[in-house]
Amino acid sequence: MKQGGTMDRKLIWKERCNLQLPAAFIEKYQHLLGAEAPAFLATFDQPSQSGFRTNPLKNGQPTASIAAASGPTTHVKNGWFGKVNGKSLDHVTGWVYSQEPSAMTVGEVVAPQPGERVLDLCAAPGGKSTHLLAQMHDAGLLVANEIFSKRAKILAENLERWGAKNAVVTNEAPDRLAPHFPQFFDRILVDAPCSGEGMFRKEPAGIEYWTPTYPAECANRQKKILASALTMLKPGGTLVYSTCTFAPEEDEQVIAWLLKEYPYLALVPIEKTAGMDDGRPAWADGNPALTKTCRLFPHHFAGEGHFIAKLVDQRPAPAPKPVRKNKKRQTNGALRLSKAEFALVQTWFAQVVPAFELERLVKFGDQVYAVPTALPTLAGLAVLRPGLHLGTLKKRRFEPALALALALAPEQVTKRVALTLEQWRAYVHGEALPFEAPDGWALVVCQNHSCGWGKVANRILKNFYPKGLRF
Ligand SMILES: C[S@@+](CC[C@H](N)C(=O)[O-])C[C@H]1O[C@@H](n2cnc3c(N)ncnc32)[C@H](O)[C@@H]1O
Repeated sequence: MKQGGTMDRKLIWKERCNLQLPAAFIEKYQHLLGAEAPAFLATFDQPSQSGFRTNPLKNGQPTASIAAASGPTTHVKNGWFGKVNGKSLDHVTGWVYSQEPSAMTVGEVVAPQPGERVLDLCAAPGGKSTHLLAQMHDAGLLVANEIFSKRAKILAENLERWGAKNAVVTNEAPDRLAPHFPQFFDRILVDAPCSGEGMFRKEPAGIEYWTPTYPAECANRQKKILASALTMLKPGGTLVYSTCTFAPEEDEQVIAWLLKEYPYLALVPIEKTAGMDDGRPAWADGNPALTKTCRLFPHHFAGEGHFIAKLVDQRPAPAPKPVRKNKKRQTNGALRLSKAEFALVQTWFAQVVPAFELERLVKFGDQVYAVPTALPTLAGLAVLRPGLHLGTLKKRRFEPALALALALAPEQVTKRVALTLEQWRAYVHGEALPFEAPDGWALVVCQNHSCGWGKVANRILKNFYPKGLRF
């Protein structure tokens, strides 16, 4: 399909606005919503909402994206209505993350604090993970897990762009992850795989999977995921469950089940802003506490369909355990660097990023990472990212990673080269650029955005932007 032509835009509009909803779906919501049903069903003929969040972990505001936005969201601090260009400087350097306005509400409800241990159990592609990390000021530990390896890779890339330092990406089924983190996390988000009814406008392909029994099948899977999640929650901890479906089987009914199966859990009221609905007890077992959950309906709220519940584990929190100095734990199943390897890394940092604290370094093959303090051993788990990727050990030299560049503010780096937007486009395309600068490694910067690494030699900036990401 051609990009941007009038014909093509009309086509997309038609596809979006003439969604063929299954008759059983329409009947179900006519029955559940009664007088509200026409307004609800009419939203499927309206365009979906787009939004993005800005990244408070970066060293400035993404002014170009904000200038193109249609306005700020009132329910999320760094949220905006509008679309982000996936090839823009703001997006490629992680100064913004595309996320529709309802999905942003989930991170606000989780509200993690700096220093906490947080698990995002169904995390790809990373919308909620990036939001959680921003709220934590990237301090503490975020474990972002995804069951499918391709999606886990995208999650790792998105966290890398976001500039994450204290985020770990694992690629496990929840029941395989659980034994590694018994009663470990202060907060857990289960943004569950669901029937996706709330996303039909945005992703109409999802309609094809829908059958009248599909929500109940999804609910069975959601209950299994929640059972694993709860073994990882600290007594006193907080669990947030969210879906992007309207189906009561996957929303209120799953929460009613949780409250019966785990009597030590209690619902926490979600603070609602204009357009947010209470959960509907009558769609489950009638428990009035279910009004504390939150429903986002597109006929009331400027966003796609979502459901959110926040629960607290009411058992007394255990006394904090003293941190034990245990060398084995610190290495997290990876190898420690030899003295010679550490010296290589140290020499490079002393020259280029002198204030960087070189602590808890490990290597996976020839790749060097700085792992978060609070991380227990990851031995036996599929790990895509055990922490901040610092770079690669080469023969007698160290080569810095893109992730490191994206986690640094320009002023932290001794040598920088400032590119124009046009030069940046050539850089991300993989070109070497003529450049008047002292020889050696330099952080590539454009409009104060850290973009990657280059090495100047004989007035040429050699390009170290990863080949697989060039465009
Ligand atoms: C709603 S999406 C998560 C979106 C993500 N939290 C975000 O904000 O970008 C649900 C995720 O659950 C994953 N998933 C599918 N089946 C699963 C299962 N049985 N256990 C755990 N996760 C599963 C999907 O691959 C998907 O990435």
